[in-house]
Formats: sequence, C-alpha cells, structure tokens
Amino acid sequence: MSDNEQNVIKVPEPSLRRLPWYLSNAKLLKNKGEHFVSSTQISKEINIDASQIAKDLSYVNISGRTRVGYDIDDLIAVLEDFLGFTNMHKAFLFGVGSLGGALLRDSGLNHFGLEIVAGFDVNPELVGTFINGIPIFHSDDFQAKMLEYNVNIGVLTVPIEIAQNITDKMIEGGVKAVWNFTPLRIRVPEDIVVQNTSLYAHLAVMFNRLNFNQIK
Ligand SMILES: NC(=O)c1ccc[n+]([C@@H]2O[C@H](COP(=O)([O-])OP(=O)(O)OC[C@H]3O[C@@H](n4cnc5c(N)ncnc54)[C@H](O)[C@@H]3O)[C@@H](O)[C@H]2O)c1
Repeated sequence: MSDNEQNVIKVPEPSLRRLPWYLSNAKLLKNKGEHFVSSTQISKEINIDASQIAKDLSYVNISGRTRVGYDIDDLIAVLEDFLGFTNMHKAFLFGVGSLGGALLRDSGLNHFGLEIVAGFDVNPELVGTFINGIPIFHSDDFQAKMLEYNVNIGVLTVPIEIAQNITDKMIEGGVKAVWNFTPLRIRVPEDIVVQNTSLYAHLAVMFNRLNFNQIK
C-alpha cells in the first residue's frame, strides 16, 4: 500500500480523535529524553486502554519493537504525516468578529496543518486591515480571491442568520470542506466535508459532570 493510499483510509472518527493525543504525548515523552514509547506507557499517561491504543496505531503505518515499543521520532513523524499536520491546508475565514478574529490570531493552527490565508467580512472598519499578518477582504471579493489563492477549506464564523447563505457562496466558489463554528446545521451537497465545532457543547458536558460529581 502506498503512503497516499494509507492516508485515504477512512479511519473511525473516535480513533482519529485519539491519534492527536498520542502525538502530543509522544512529543512530551521525547522532550523528557525518551527514545522509545510503548502502548502501555502511553496508556498510563493518558488513561486509555493499551489495546485500544495499539488498535488505533494499527491504522498508521508504524510497527513497534517487542518490549521497547515505538521509536518516538518515527511515531511523531508518522502521526504528523498521517493526520495531515505536515501538509499545510489553506483556508479562508468568513466573519472576522470575536471568534473569527481569535482564530486568525491563533498561530497554533499552523502546527496542525491549517493556514488561514485571508479573512472576509463586511465591516468597513475591518476590510483592508490585517490580523496577525492575515489580510481581511470584503466578502464580495471572495470569488476573485478564490482564483488568486489555492484554497479549498472555509472556516465559518459569521452570525447564524447568514450562515447558510455564506456556506452556499463558499461552495459555489469551490470550497470543499467547511469548518463550521456556527450553531446552524448547515446543508451541503454530499461531496462537501463539514466539521461542526462548538466550545459550548463541551461546556455542557463539563457542567453536567461537575453537577453529577457534586451530588455523588
Ligand atoms: N462554536 C463555538 O464554540 C462558538 C463560539 C463563539 C461563537 N460562535 C458562533 O460563531 C459566530 C460568530 O460569533 P462571534 O461572537 O464572533 O460574532 P461577532 O458578531 O463578533 O462576529 C461576526 C462577524 O461576522 C461578520 N459578518 C456579518 N455579515 C457577514 C458577511 N456577509 N460576510 C462575512 N462576514 C460577515 C460581522 O461583521 C462580524 O465581524 C456565531 O454564529 C456564533 O454563534 C461559535
């Protein structure tokens, strides 16, 4: 199997969500001077069953050595490559408000393979300015900018009322994946990837567990 084929395997979502944890953990152990890491070691650090870790890592093109485990440098390189963090994926962001502005300021996204190359807004105070070196254009200029930049991801941080409209425009312009931060379940054609992300959903889980622990 070639590396490219390996990368297009449809890995179950729970495994995909865990792989970045293994990556962070491997980096942490490397910084502590370790050269090898086993599933059992990772298991102790992040409290996930060792057999689950071994299964998750079986999706990745790496094999461990009996007793010593995985070479840390290899594990980091293979995970970064598999997760797509080594390829920069260019994106446009729509809605440079509190959340959109914060995402533009977050240089951390670059370490995870996402480079937001431009923001779009309608606010005249924002259009023509830069945040973190990233230019902000008027939404009306989106189509023209699509031809200029090689982008296939759109980050959606506009008010909910216009979320569908902006999504439709993005897709018409050639965007193939939408990272949707709005609470709207946007409708898209089948071949378009949507990732919904909500900080608030995680808060609800935290509050529920907190209340549960308090009455225990
Ligand atoms: N997923 C999360 O965890 C999370 C967290 C915070 C906010 N949100 C959502 O993100 C969205 C933005 O929230 P916010 O607090 O940043 O709002 P905000 O009002 O600060 O920002 C919205 C921005 O969109 C711009 N805008 C309006 N019309 C536009 C258009 N046609 N094209 C491009 N930009 C346009 C506005 O000028 C403004 O700058 C909302 O839908 C909100 O519900 C989600």
